[in-house]
Amino acid sequence: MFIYAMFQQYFPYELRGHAHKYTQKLVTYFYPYIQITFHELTGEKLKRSDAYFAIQNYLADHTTATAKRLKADVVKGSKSLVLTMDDHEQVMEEFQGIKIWWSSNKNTPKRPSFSFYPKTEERRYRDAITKSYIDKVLKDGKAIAVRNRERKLYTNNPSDSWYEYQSTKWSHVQFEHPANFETLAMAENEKEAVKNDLIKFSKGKEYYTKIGKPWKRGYLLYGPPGTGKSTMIAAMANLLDYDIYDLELTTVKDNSELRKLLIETTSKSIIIIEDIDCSIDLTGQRRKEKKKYESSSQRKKKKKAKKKTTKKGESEEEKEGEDGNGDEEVESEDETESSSKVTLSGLLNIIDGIWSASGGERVIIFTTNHVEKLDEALIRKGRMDKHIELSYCDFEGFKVLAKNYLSIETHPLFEVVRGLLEKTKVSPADVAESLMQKAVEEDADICLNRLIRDLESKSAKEGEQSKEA
Ligand SMILES: Nc1ncnc2c1ncn2[C@@H]1O[C@H](COP(=O)(O)OP(=O)(O)OP(=O)(O)O)[C@@H](O)[C@H]1O
Repeated sequence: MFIYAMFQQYFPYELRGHAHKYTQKLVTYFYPYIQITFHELTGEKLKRSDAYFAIQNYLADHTTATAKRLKADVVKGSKSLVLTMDDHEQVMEEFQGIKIWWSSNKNTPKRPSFSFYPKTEERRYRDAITKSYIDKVLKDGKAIAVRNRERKLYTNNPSDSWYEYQSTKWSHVQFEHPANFETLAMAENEKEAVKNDLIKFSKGKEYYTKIGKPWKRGYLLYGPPGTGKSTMIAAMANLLDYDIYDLELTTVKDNSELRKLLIETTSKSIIIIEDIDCSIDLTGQRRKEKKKYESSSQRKKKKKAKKKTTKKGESEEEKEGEDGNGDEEVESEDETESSSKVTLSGLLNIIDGIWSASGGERVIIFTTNHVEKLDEALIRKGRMDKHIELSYCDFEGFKVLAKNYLSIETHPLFEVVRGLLEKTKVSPADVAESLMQKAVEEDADICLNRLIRDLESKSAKEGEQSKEA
């Protein structure tokens, strides 16, 4: 790949109107130009390097023909979004008064690269291309790649179906969830705060480098079922243009498998562990509860089985009883109970360790319906940077849903709904279900009346329950 930089002063723009043959002749023999190779431009020899792909994206975006083929390639299902320029295909543009002419040739052109330009002047132009111009091209090229790429939703496969010779740890489908922050029923100021936090994070590469911290951010989304935790994650992925890795911890056998899975995740991704409290026996508290309810015969049986295994297991078990509630305890306890379990400390070490080393931007999200069950070590600030509560539907949330589902912003029945929402705990999912048009002839009146009926019956039930209590 070559880039020819021609100087505006000597090669007026109008000349481009001339026949191609003639122009080429002029360029070659009479006009000062410099020829820069890919290596000089990017400092890289490897053709299929990141810089190479960024340049290809940039050029693809600048030629309709290439862009068309790029599209065709994507439609055909090719994995690569990048298409190399054809031999002799050219892209021209102007940068700081320098006419730049990209061309792709398999072989180095036979004609020599020479210029009649004074050496110092030539250096100045060459510097403009190899510094400012290429920086812009690489930056734009990377942004174009992000814009064009097909986003993916990954789920982890059980390790029995992993094969060494190919990447089979994750399966993916195209991620096409339509959720966005505008259609999310949540207090406006909270939505803005989450959006700003995400945007600040995604633009924070230099900041994270400066403060010496890995470029990652952890969110804990908590709230009752149907309050929009999954919807918010989809909205986050759409806002950032990230892939999603939906990590099902219950199928991960141990910490080492978890490590292998997480190492394969790519940059610009959101890793989700949903219902963290149910996915795995993570908290010291819960484990103690479990022990309390074990019958004495069950405990004896377990002890016998452990004695048969190793001496090490036995001593760990004894230590367990004396110890406090720290991470260490959690791991050793898990390991003695079963050697094929992901532990809390394992999970935390991987989050802190691997990602710190891998450099790319990553968001990790835990969701739970029971925040009170989670271990302090998991949710402390620094690990989970932001805790976001998604709650029952209030009037503000209802208005968003009414706009989404019925395309209305006001209605005489809104005040009735407001009154009912103030005394009833109902999830946005339930409100959405009542508001959804079930038949073509259903209008806003019908749907709002159905919601009112549903809210009244829910409120009556809650009243009865509290009387009984
Ligand atoms: N806050 C919300 N804004 C808009 N729609 C919502 C909201 N909450 C729920 N919904 C609607 O309800 C459906 C279910 O919500 P969602 O799966 O996001 O809830 P969740 O909190 O993740 O539930 P769970 O804890 O059961 O997984 C969504 O598909 C969406 O249509």
